[in-house]
Amino acid sequence: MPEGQIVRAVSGFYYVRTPEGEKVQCRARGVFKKKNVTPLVGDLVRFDWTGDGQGFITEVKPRKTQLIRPPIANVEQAIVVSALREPAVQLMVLDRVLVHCEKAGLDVVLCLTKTDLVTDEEEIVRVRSIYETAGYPVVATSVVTGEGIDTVRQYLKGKLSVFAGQSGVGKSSLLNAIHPGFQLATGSVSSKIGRGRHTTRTVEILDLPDGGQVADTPGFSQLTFQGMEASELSDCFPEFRLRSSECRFRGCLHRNEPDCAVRSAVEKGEVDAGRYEHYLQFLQEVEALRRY
Ligand SMILES: Nc1nc2c(ncn2[C@@H]2O[C@H](COP(=O)(O)OP(=O)(O)OP(=O)(O)O)[C@@H](O)[C@H]2O)c(=O)[nH]1
Ligand SMILES: [Zn+2]
Repeated sequence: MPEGQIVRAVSGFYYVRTPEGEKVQCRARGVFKKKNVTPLVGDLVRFDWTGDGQGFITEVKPRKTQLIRPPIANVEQAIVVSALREPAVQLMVLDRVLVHCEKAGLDVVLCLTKTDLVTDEEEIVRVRSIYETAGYPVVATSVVTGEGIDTVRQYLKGKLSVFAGQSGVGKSSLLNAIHPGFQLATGSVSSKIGRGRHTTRTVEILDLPDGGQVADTPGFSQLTFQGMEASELSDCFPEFRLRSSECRFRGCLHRNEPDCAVRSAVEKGEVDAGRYEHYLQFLQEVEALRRY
């Protein structure tokens, strides 16, 4: 039975691309509704031809990952985008996005954009070092000077990625610089609407010329910790995860437990104190959500 990947979904139709590059317009059999499975963009599926470029999806392969908002299956990597200027870096927001990427099980590459607007090189060094120390690859980019664009291109090869980050940080601009063929609208939200950008957003997977794919919609449109456990949260900080087996207590939340390896690393300056502060705030949020 033929197989393929759902690259786009619009009102009950799934566009499935076969390894040979054919695009098949499919519907899903009712059997999925019974099984409570909704096919998602990114899903690898089997289908039956019904002729004339059309078919029926008969099976959805197990997913590697699943994002909820936007709904995409099998994303492997998040390119987390944070501007250095306009808007200024907000480390707490950035850490929040990173936690969500970790929870979804994605590889992360951090892009610090708009370096052309920064005169103080030290700031780039400072932010870069916080996140490299945490264990993330960091790329400084500018679509004006072209800095870092090719490095991001290399990271995108051979994977399905989403771009994540606040509005205006330069996600669409970066994608256009990576592959000018995308021609994504950039600029303020109002000017995007003004230019008649399609208002009903559909998720679509775009192919990169060098291999690799990106979803044309920003990942993680909601950043609450609803449904998260405290222990899960601490595991979403890779530098804590690495050290937690050295804590005296299993399940240590690295708050006031004695002999906590994470706290001791913060004191020694091996774990960034700012990230740790954000963790404590997120932990309070998680606990408050659990209480109600
Ligand atoms: N100077 C400078 N401006 C940039 C750079 N990248 C993006 N911009 C500008 O920043 C603004 C926002 O860029 P977008 O690419 O639309 O940002 P976005 O993250 O896609 O925004 P949303 O679609 O709202 O999520 C635009 O006016 C861009 O021209 C850069 O590297 N340097
Ligand atoms: Zn601990």
